[in-house]
Order: sequence, then structure tokens, then C-alpha cells
Amino acid sequence: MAGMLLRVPKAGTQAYKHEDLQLYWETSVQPLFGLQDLVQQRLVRLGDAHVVSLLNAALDLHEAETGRRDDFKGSKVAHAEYGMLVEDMRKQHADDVVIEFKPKWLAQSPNAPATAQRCRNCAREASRRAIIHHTTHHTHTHAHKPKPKSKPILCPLDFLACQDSPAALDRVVNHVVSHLSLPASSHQHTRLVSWLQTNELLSRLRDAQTANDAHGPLKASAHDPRFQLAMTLRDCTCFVRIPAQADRPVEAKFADLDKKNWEAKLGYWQATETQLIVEGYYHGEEKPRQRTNCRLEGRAMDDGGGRRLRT
Ligand SMILES: O=P(O)(O)O[C@@H]1[C@@H](OP(=O)(O)O)[C@H](OP(=O)(O)O)[C@H](O)[C@H](OP(=O)(O)O)[C@H]1OP(=O)(O)O
Ligand SMILES: Nc1ncnc2c1ncn2[C@@H]1O[C@H](COP(=O)(O)OP(=O)(O)OP(=O)(O)O)[C@@H](O)[C@H]1O
Repeated sequence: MAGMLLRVPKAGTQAYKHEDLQLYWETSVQPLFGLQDLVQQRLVRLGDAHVVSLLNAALDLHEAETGRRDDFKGSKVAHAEYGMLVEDMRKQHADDVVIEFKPKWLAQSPNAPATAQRCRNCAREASRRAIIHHTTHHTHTHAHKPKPKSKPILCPLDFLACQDSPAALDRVVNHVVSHLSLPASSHQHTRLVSWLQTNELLSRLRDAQTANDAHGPLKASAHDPRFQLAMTLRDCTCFVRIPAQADRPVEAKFADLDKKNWEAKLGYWQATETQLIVEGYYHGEEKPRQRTNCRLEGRAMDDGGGRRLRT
């Protein structure tokens, strides 16, 4: 159990059981990557209902005594037969640096207009912000629950562009270390920069996303397991652990590669795509225009040469 965390299923969600998540991960996800690229996970039997009751009691105590993260408050462990042991990507030493981010859509949506000035993710973030703007300025109710996001938006296309664009590299570094104190002169900062410039992990993820979704949500054929996989690959987390000791290697791995409930989500994915197209988010035509900093927005000028980049 050393070096592993216990992941338990949350009560009251429509997510698949951990047995299903594990089988999917082993058969569909693992073959796409190397062993060192994935946060390892395995099933663990939770035992009888007493164990889950003890876990819930411990959560109640923790909530009462020290409080829990806002988005976790009130959530309970489901009564389930299995949980998972997942490789622990937290610091191994007090001075290690751990960065956690979601790479999201590393390539444009196949359904985006050819003249789009935003990638799928920046268009989606603009729509979220426009809805928040709208609901804070009007009493109008919207079909989508607004999701407050105050963090600056990072264009996911910058993750790969930073291999040859210093400006993209700057944006990515600033974004991923914004909540850390990581002096630019530190060896860990240098190693982060070097990882961003040379890693093959993110391009492997991008390739797997595009290889499994040539047609986009609007044209995905019913029950296409490849499209389902693409959506899993667009919603994973990347952990990068940069050790305090210069002789230990940087470790970068993907986690949360969970099977998506295709039937429950296809309508939502299609409605999202239609909204981004019809309401002009791909072209930045919403009113008022939301500030994004998308790589497709014509500001690739800062990469030299003034070419509009379509990466
Ligand atoms: O729909 P999106 O793009 O907002 O992505 C959802 C995520 O929001 P994010 O944009 O990362 O803040 C969302 O993340 P959070 O719960 O906001 O942390 C979930 O990962 C969701 O997947 P599921 O419903 O748990 O299977 C994600 O849903 P899908 O990936 O299934 O669309
Ligand atoms: N393998 C890991 N190593 C270290 N920390 C992790 C790992 N997996 C998740 N975490 C941390 O645990 C917290 C909760 O994880 P996450 O956001 O995936 O949970 P969730 O989405 O609420 O749960 P679930 O995905 O099971 O429904 C996050 O802050 C994340 O940093």
C-alpha cells in the first residue's frame, strides 16, 4: 500500500462502478501509453458495509473539525464492493514540486468552423464566462448551470506549441506555477521548462484524442467506443512531479482516465458543440466578447513572423 492512495466511489453519482472503470482503463486506455505515462491503479475490495461507514464517519469528523474543500463538502462514500488504489503523485519530499493540470482538448474539434478563431476549449471557456456574465447581470435563467471559473484561461494548444514558441512557453509556465512559489532561478523551474519543451507525453495524448475522433461529437456514430475513448482522453489530469534532488527524475503521468457514460453524456456533448457554433463562440462573436487568449485568435504574432498558427 505504500505510495498508493485509496480512491473511493462517491455516493449519488451516475459514474460507473470502479470494477467497470478498472476494466476500461486496462483494456482501452493502458494500451495507448507506456507504463511510466500513467498513474497506476488497481482494484481493492472495500470489504463489508462497516468499512464504508467508518470512512463516512471519518469524513464527517474531518468536515466538522477542519472543514473540507468547497466542492467536496457534504459528499459521501458510496456503499460499493470495490475502491481503487492509485499511485500517489503528491510530494515525496517537502521540497518537491507537484504540478497538476487538465490538458483538455489538445486539438481543435472536428466540428469547429474552418474559420474558427478559438479552439474548442477556449470557445467553451468563453461560453462559460458569458453565461456567468449574463446570470450576474440579468435575472434570466439559462439551460446550463453556470460554473464560476475565475482562473485565467490557458489555451491548451499552447501546451504543444511551447516546444518551439517562447511566448507559448511563458504562458504555460506562468499558468501552471501561478499558485506555487517557484523562482525562475530554481533548478525545478529550469526542469519544468525543459520538460515542457521536450516531453512526448502531451503529443501522445493529442494524437490519441484525434485518432479516436475524426468526426466530432455532432457526427459521432451511435455507441462508437472510439469517440467515447476520445472524450475520456479529453478529460484527464496530468501530474508532473519535479523532485527537490536534481538526481531524481521528473515524473509526468496521466490520471483520471475514467470511462465516460456515453449514453448519459452524448446529448450534453452535442448540445455544447452546437451552442459553441451557433452562438458564435468559435468566432468570438458573443456579446460582450469574453477575453480569451486562444492560440487561434490571431495573436500568434508574438511567436515571430506574424504567421497565424493553426497547431
Ligand atoms: O464538459 P466539460 O468540458 O466542462 O468537462 C467536465 C469537467 O469540467 P472541466 O471543464 O474540466 O472543469 C468536469 O470536471 P470538474 O468536475 O469540474 O472538476 C468533469 O471532469 C466532467 O466529467 P464527468 O462528468 O465527471 O465524467 C467533464 O465532463 P466531460 O469531459 O464528460 O464533458
Ligand atoms: N493519483 C493522485 N495522486 C495525488 N493526488 C491525487 C491523485 N488523484 C487525485 N488526487 C487529488 O485528489 C483530489 C481529488 O481528485 P479528483 O478531483 O479527481 O476527485 P473527484 O473528481 O472529486 O473524484 P472522482 O474522480 O473519484 O469522482 C484532487 O485535488 C487531486 O489533486
